[in-house]
Amino acid sequence: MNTNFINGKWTAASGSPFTSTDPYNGAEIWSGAASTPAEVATAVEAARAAFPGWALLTLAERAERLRAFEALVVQHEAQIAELISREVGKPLWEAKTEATAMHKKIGVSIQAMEERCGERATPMGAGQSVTRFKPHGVVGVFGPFNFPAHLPNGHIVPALLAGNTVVFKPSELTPAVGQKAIELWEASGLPAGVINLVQGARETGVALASNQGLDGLFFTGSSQTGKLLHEQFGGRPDKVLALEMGGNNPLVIHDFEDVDAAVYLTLQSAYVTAGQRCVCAGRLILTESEANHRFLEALLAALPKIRVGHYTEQPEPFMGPLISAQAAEKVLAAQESLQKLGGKTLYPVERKPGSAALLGPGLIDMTDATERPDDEVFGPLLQLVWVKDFDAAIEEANRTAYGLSASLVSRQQEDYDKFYKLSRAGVVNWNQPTTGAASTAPFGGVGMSGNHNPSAYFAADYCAYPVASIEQATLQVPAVKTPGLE
Ligand SMILES: NC(=O)C1=CN([C@@H]2O[C@H](COP(=O)(O)OP(=O)(O)OC[C@H]3O[C@@H](n4cnc5c(N)ncnc54)[C@H](O)[C@@H]3O)[C@@H](O)[C@H]2O)C=CC1
Ligand SMILES: O=C(O)CCC(=O)N[C@@H](CCC(=O)O)C(=O)O
Repeated sequence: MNTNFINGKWTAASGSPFTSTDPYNGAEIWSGAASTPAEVATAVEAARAAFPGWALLTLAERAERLRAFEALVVQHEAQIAELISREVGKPLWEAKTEATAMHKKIGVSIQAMEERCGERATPMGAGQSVTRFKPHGVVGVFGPFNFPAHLPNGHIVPALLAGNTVVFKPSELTPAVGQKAIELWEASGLPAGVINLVQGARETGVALASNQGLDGLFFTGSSQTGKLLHEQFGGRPDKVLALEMGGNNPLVIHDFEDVDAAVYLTLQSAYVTAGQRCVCAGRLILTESEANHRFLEALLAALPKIRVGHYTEQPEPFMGPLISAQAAEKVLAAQESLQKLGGKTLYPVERKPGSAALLGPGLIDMTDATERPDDEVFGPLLQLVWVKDFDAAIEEANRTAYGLSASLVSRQQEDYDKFYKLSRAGVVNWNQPTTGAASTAPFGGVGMSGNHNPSAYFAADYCAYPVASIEQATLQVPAVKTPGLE
């Protein structure tokens, strides 16, 4: 099977063979081979050759070509959603929202590019000072497995719009969704070399990230990999690096009227996508109150009712399997090590019948544990901490090296004002889940969650750089000359 897309042509990759499978039942979804370092280099060269032609187009001309892609995504929305469900395991209702986000990204990115990177001119002497934005050149895009369509697309669309050319490497766990996206780009009629696809795992990633022909790298994935890339890009001020990484996100429940609403928000924060979102709440912080003890009872009553299963089941599940049986094993191992630290299991994460990758939701009380490790557990395990008051809740929320999302449940505006100001995170919400960020806002984190280059609406900022020009159509001697030059 031809799985490299380089310079507008599908060619065979000659690295190690690999496959992707339905995480629930192991059915094969995609089979191909990893791109070799030489093939990665050819892809970067193709992107370089295509760059001048693409960069010379106007923003409106590039936008028109992206609109053709948008129309194709709309046309294939149901097919894309089903492929996401098959390859990632997420329920169809959720995969549909991802496919929708993919085509909505076009309009939002055009608006963001116009607004954040629009041309500005001010008179200056006989001429004018003008600010415009230019593309970096050739950029690499790495995607994560959990949003294999929407999140790489969140780098690719603004990058192309700004005039960059792209080499994309999807997660090795989701090559089929990556390939589908590229097939649609091909069908949209993009010029050859403007977007290129290479497939593979770490080795292909290393080859792409270390290719000296790249002007930038836009990465969404784990903090471990992001940190490696940051080290690799150290001492390279000539290259732009945007890192969207993991989180260990706090949800603080302080004060509410409707206990069911507080429970619903918690389920959406901690367990959506089986806990495999960078913005999922990993920590539930409860201030001491009678209401919060009632909330906990209601939460514990809700957990057994969460439906888990294969995406084809009816009624639809809320949670599908994790991405693999190994990923499920890691969550169970994390639960066991938290128990060894003194965590009290209130509701255990357990394997469910039907699939080794299928887990139910879990809740563990870490209040009296000897240690609370600051690790991202990428699965449906929520860690509870009781604190004495609201100030202690904020302190506990900030007890992390990550800084992606944080959410507060409270009726009081002044609580939120304080929480907002003191929370160290790139997404801070009030009476809303930690998940479900808007494409019309910046999306990124601080600390180990990001390198101050947020994506979504602000992706425009890392896709182009501002250029200052002082311009005058005709050359003339100034009306007032500099002393000494009369
Ligand atoms: N902040 C954000 O916007 C988001 C962050 N994430 C984070 O992503 C993680 C889950 O995604 P994964 O796919 O497991 O992440 P990952 O870090 O394992 O992989 C991400 C990408 O990097 C590549 N890669 C891995 N090692 C590499 C290396 N040494 N050099 C170059 N490339 C390499 C992978 O093949 C993949 O394409 C979680 O930690 C999650 O929190 C996920 C979605 C959104
Ligand atoms: O990039 C955007 O357009 C908005 C960000 C977004 O969609 N975030 C999602 C998923 C990210 C993740 O956690 O993997 C969210 O906030 O739920």
